[in-house]
Amino acid sequence: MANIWQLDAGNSRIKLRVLETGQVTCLDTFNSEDAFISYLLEKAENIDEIQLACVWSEERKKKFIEIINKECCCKVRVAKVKKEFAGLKVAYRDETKLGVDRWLAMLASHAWYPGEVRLLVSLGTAITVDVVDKKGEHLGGYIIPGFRLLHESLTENTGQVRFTSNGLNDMTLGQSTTQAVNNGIRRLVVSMLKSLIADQSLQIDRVIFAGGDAEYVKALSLIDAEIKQDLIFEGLTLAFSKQD
Ligand SMILES: Nc1ncnc2c1ncn2[C@@H]1O[C@H](COP(=O)(O)OP(=O)(O)O)[C@@H](O)[C@H]1O
Ligand SMILES: CC(C)(COP(=O)(O)O)[C@@H](O)C(=O)NCCC(=O)O
Repeated sequence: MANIWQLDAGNSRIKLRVLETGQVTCLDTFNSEDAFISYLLEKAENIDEIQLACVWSEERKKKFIEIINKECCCKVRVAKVKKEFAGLKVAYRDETKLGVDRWLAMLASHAWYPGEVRLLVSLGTAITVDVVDKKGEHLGGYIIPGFRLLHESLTENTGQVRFTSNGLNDMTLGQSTTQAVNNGIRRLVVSMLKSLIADQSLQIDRVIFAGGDAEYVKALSLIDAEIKQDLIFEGLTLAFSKQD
């Protein structure tokens, strides 16, 4: 069976999962295309297929694929959102506008937990939430800036809000700028998640976290969520087991 490289190209980092004869043999993270390409060059001859989930601009994605094609003669398959696929129906009228990372995560969750209302929370560069109902209908979601962007937006747009990030789990009223910013941002994110979980019109059965800040937010909020960092990779496997 084939040696497959699955890539989740997010706005901060590229995540890699390698499947050899269907078994996961490597998980890695790269901070840039260059770092990934250097790694690829060492291993290129052993790869049969690359499966890509990418939320970059079309131009950046095209360049990345061109480099991969130059360095590696394997097949490159790029995941694309489908309005209805494997029992999952996307809420967006124009499904091409939905992030493929969100779609793949929903696809995996639908295969794992059919018949449950799921709240999927990706805590990456952006924080995305998506709700999928028991029948596989995507009800919609939210996109807000992630922790790093929330901090940066204050630094970049104010003259006096100067602070350092701290990884504490304090959400009490701040008594310094650093506390006010850090505790406020934590409270903002946690409040949004708790309000969704408490929303009686949704009747959420299961909460799933993923992304770079997943562990942090789980510890901070004590929300009963499971962390599934392989959602997008599993989504790729499902998408390409049925899609061309
Ligand atoms: N080692 C790390 N490198 C980069 N970001 C990290 C790291 N650890 C935690 N983070 C947090 O995770 C976020 C990126 O998460 P990630 O899931 O990789 O994002 P994306 O899928 O958008 O590339 C950052 O904004 C930051 O808040
Ligand atoms: C919202 C996102 C930026 C999240 O990406 P990430 O933070 O994981 O890098 C990505 O899913 C995206 O570009 N979505 C397109 C817009 C949409 O989903 O409506």
